[in-house]
Amino acid sequence: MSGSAAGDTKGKVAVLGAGSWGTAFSIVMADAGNDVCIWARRDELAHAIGEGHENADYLPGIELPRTITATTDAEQALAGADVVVLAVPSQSLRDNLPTFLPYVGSDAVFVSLMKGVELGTQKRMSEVIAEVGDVPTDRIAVVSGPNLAREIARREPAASVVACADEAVATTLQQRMHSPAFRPYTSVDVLGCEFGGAYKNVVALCVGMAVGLGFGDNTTASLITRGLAETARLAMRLGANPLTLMGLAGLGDLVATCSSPLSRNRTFGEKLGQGQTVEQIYASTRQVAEGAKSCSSLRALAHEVGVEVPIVDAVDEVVQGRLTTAGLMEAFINRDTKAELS
Ligand SMILES: NC(=O)C1=CN([C@@H]2O[C@H](COP(=O)(O)OP(=O)(O)OC[C@H]3O[C@@H](n4cnc5c(N)ncnc54)[C@H](O)[C@@H]3O)[C@@H](O)[C@H]2O)C=CC1
Ligand SMILES: O=C(CO)COP(=O)(O)O
Repeated sequence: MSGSAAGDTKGKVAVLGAGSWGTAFSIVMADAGNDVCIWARRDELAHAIGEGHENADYLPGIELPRTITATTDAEQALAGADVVVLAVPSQSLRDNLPTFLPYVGSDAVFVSLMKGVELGTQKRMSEVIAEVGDVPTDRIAVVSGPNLAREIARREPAASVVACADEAVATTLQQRMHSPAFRPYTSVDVLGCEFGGAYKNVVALCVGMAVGLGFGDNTTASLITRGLAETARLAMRLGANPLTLMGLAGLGDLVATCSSPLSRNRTFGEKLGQGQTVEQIYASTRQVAEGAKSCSSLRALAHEVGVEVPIVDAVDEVVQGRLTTAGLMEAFINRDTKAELS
């Protein structure tokens, strides 16, 4: 993977997944001086991105840089790419990888943008890439932080974290993605970043439920704070650096997602709080709310390692239809009392 030289093309990046974040992150990479090719599933979307320079399905009204091309052909998207960005829904990654892997260069670095944990295996996305692709960890990075796609696409200033077990790889990627509006920090705590990203989606679902029920800022701040405590408890048990959870990929993303009406997870929760069913919500949107699936995998993982996760437990119960949103709030208040820092 090549680094940067000011003014030069930095190299080719393949972005696999043409949804909101895949497209917004393509803008970041193009603005930073990379040639970007997006892989989309549908011809009409690839054409709209490559020829019309707009992804009206996911980011309507945003004009895309001319250096972004698009295709439905994985071989074409990946030819010559030294950075391979994965931006499909987490639960579809395992099924999608075999389409891509034959065309990935042997030195290319994978960058996961995905914020979910696989159902059934409880694996993080970097673990799925390592397992299915037989890829060493020094070729797998994750990007995670307070990065709502629409704001990034509008080039509103934001920071993020690029994490890789190999710090030199993280630093090279940092140079590849540093753009006028996007400031990446490096980290070697891949696990902490991935947990921060997946967990905040579940907390945002819970906060959305509170908003949908008509509750205000005291309730949401209480849920955000206890959500962060819960995230840190589980992630630290699994080996994360606690400071990662206090950083951009933890607290930063948690605050952005739980506060923003742009968040699909918060919106999903809000609709549940207003009385819609999970089925009605799925039928009303094409976009992914990762927390609605990851609540079950995070719950299973927490139970495997014996960590108490009341918010994840309760959100999963609501999503499975076994608890009402009002019941969730009641359960939250009526849990056994304890010390805050226990
Ligand atoms: N949208 C955002 O603001 C951010 C999203 N993320 C994460 O990025 C990942 C991708 O999310 P978005 O781009 O936002 O989702 P999206 O819902 O906007 O788009 C998902 C994309 O994946 C495609 N897709 C759906 N099912 C598929 C399947 N079975 N196989 C292959 N492709 C499929 C869709 O056609 C679409 O192009 C998620 O893990 C999300 O949590 C991370 C940071 C910000
Ligand atoms: O991850 C995100 C912001 O960092 C986007 O959150 P949603 O998937 O809830 O929209």
